[in-house]
Amino acid sequence: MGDNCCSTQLIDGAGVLNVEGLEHFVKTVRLVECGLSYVVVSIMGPQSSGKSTLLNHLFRTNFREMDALRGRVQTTKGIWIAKCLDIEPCTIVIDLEGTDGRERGEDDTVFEKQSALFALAISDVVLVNIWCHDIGREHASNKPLLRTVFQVMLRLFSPRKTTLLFVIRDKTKTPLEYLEPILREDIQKIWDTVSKTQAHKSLPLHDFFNVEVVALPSYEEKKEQFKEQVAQLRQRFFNSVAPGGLAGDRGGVVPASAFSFSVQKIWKTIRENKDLDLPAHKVMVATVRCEEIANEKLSSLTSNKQWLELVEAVRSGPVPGFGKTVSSILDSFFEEYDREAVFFDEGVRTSKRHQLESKALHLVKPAFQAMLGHLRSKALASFKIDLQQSLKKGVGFAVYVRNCSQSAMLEFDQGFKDVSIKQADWDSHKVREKLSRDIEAHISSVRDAKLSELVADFENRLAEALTEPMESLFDAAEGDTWASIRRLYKSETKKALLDLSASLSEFELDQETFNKIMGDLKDFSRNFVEKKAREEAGKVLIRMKDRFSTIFKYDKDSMPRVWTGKEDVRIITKDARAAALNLLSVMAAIRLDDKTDNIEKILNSSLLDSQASIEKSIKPSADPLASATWPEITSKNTLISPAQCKLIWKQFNSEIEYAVIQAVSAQESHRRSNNWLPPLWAIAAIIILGFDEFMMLLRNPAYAFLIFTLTMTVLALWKQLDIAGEFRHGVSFERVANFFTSLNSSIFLCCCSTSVATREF
Ligand SMILES: Nc1nc2c(ncn2[C@@H]2O[C@H](COP(=O)(O)OP(=O)(O)OP(=O)(O)O)[C@@H](O)[C@H]2O)c(=O)[nH]1
Repeated sequence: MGDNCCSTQLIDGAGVLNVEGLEHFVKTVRLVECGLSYVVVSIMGPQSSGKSTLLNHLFRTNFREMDALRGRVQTTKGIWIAKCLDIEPCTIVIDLEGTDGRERGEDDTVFEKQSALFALAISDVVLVNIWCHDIGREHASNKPLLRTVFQVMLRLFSPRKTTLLFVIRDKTKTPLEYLEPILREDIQKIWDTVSKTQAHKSLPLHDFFNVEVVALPSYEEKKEQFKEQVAQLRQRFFNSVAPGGLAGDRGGVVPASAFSFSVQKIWKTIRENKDLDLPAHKVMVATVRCEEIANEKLSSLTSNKQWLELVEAVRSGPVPGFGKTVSSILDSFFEEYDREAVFFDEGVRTSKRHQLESKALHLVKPAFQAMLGHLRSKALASFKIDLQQSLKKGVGFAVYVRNCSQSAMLEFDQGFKDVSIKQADWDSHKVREKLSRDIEAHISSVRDAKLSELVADFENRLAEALTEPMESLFDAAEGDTWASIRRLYKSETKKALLDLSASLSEFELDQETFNKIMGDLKDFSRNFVEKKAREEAGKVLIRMKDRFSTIFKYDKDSMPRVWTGKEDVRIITKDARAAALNLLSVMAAIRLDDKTDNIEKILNSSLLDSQASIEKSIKPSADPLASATWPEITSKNTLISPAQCKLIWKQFNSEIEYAVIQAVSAQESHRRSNNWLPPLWAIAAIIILGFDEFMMLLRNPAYAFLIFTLTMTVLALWKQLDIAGEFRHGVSFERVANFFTSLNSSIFLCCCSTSVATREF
């Protein structure tokens, strides 16, 4: 009988729980698979009252029974556990050491109480074995036992409702109908006499127990009847958890998967003599077990092959259908948890599920974020390519940017749908914002590059438009030079600004940026003009010398001057110097602001008029050029300071001096070369010595007429041909040819006139 019941000693005589044996028992009888569908039945009663015999017959277990021949000695030590055979639902039987045993003695009642409490805490049905002849007796052996049961029951804080099935052994001829009221009266009396706390005082017995009574004939004397009635009693254990069944009223059942843990904890608490709060214990068991299940599921997820492959794939790039795959993996683990934790306290189960979900999602999150990262990079790359291609199409920067941004964000959003995990409420707003910022940064860098390119182009065009006209204006620097430069600067700047404004429209810039770019171009234009003026001011000495040379060496018709002595070198020099000084005054300051100044006057009065004063020996007043700035001209607008002007003027004068000296010498030498008459003393000698020859000519009219005619002819030729003038300009082949042509015609005319004169004479 009962080899498969897996009878195991659960707690030994010393009160030590056999954890290994219990684990083995639970595993062998596959208790975990039962969920809540199992019943625990225990038996109490005096020692050697046939408890093991009853259990073995009732449940087909194989607990050790006393050998009848050895007498009534204790056979069951400690607490034993076994599984009933062929009873559904799964029924676990606990056989307790008999009470009131001689072996333990009076002092050892502690173990009795502890085992009684243990049986009440874990059992749905408690069989109480009593001898029939003890019913109604004042000193019956079952009374201390019942007192113990009730006392320990009151120690249970919010106990579960337990069925107490009194099994009357060795029933007599007295029918059960008579015995049962007496027994119930005995039970009530004991219940009433048990000292209770204030909280339990008014509670009736049936709040704690369902009391059932059954009577069996003596096993030793009426074995067959005993077996027959035990078989009938066995029937009551089928479907015992169904409503109306023996354990139909039970509450606070611990799921079978936590049975082992629960038993260990209960026994530990009892041994430590602490209060046993069963609802709290149930919650504690649920907490521990649900946590164990959740941890087990999490650990399985961590090492799940499909998940690990997915993580690896995500590391190398985007994985299509990521969200669905992860959701399905998580679902499978969460479902497993639900299946295993279904019988535990709902509050605990739900809370632990949330914890499991949270941990699982925490595990999954890095992969999810990596996927978002891939999505972001992909959308950004697409945006960059799209924008680059769009910009090649032509004008319309802002429109292209808008379209490309929208399409990139749409791509990201669609990608996010594929990545999102059903069990998580994660949104993408942070990564989306980052993408948006990245796109903005790229737009900004492309726009800046484009704008720089555009502005540089306008600056180059403006510089080109200003350079040559300015150089030409400074070349011919006159009183109205700055007025012309101002006109040029304003017109070119206005034109450039208009064109730039039209070109900027495609960027749809905000007003501030637009104003800044326009302002920058305006500043560039002004700075360029100022820079150019400064550059040209550096060449002022050369220009002054050129200006001086132009006036000094060329006449009004731009013909080179020949210094014959008739020219007034002083006036020409003065004019040329005045013109050079005028150029210096033009180049001395930047005059873009349309303001008048006295630079020309100061320079003239200081440099030209002071020269005249020195020449006229007038003592000059304080030097207005001994300064670093011009009156009413800012240092920014000063190109050549007064002191610099003075120095330049000095250098200029020293450099033109040579040209003036050369001109004066040229006049001197010209004068000398044109003076062909002999000296006065020679003329006087000629007159005195040639007086006789002169008188002879006067006395002879023919000679006188001949000499007169020849003299007239030579004079006529001299005048006609302007021989003196011709030689003044130098000698050339062309001139010599012209000269002889003129000479021929003159000689012919002279011959004609001479012959006419001779004929008339
Ligand atoms: N009179 C009588 N004796 C019985 C009955 N059932 C069993 N016995 C005998 O009682 C003795 C003790 O039986 P067990 O079944 O070992 O009793 P127990 O209560 O399990 O004993 P412990 O576990 O030691 O407390 C045996 O010799 C049985 O034959 C019964 O119904 N009536």
